Amino acid sequence: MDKAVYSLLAGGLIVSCQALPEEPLFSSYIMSRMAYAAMEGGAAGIRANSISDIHEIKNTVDLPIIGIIKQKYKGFETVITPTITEVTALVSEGVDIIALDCTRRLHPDGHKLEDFIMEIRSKFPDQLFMADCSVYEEGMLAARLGIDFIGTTLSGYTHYTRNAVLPNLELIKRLSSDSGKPVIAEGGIKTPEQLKEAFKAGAWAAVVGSAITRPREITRDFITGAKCRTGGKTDKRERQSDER
Ligand SMILES: CC(=O)N[C@H](C=O)[C@@H](O)[C@H](O)[C@H](O)COP(=O)(O)O
Repeated sequence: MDKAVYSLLAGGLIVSCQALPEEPLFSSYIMSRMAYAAMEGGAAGIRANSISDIHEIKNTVDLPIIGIIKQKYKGFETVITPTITEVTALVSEGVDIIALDCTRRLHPDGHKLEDFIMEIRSKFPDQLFMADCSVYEEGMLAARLGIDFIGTTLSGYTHYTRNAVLPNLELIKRLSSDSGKPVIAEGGIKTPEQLKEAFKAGAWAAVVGSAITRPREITRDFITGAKCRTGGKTDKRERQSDER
């Protein structure tokens, strides 16, 4: 795997271009145009979900990609690249960095996190990995086990971090000073000022998603922030199909 990715991403903004099936922009084509817009705006890299989106994005922009597969398994909370199946699919597609859930929550294949990391490290020794963590201890463990990048992605999203204030600058700061790995600040960065704060806290690079690529959430933030009234919600496409 091309280690030039380190110099391409260091100090840069990585734009997360993701839309799940239940989101209005769910479309690999739209995500590829989001990535193109991000590239034109100066993004250093792209974070993307699913083989289909990643494939389309790779055909559109030539930027390092952090790839994930969000996959739910019944009865388990871990969703981001939770098993060897998703890791293998991402390796086959080819992404610069694979991000995966490195929280202490149980992984669906029954593996403890330590075993899962050891398995992927030995199966794919040249692949770069990013640990999506929610607390300091998870980041430190992932670093010790040889994960290449430590991310704060899941702070606020595990049951034991529900009350975290995002972006979690304290977590970014502690992991940056103690883990010995490049820390990627991710989660809840909404403004350029917060991005600046994340870098000041020691982040090596940072991911911004919703504030750039989720217009539904951006619209809501404007309306809530300004306390203005909301408009009517008629989905014309639904009305048209009803009329047919
Ligand atoms: C928790 C989770 O599933 N996070 C996902 C991780 O890939 C994405 O939905 C986020 O958009 C991404 O982490 C960037 O964060 P934010 O959108 O807050 O800038």
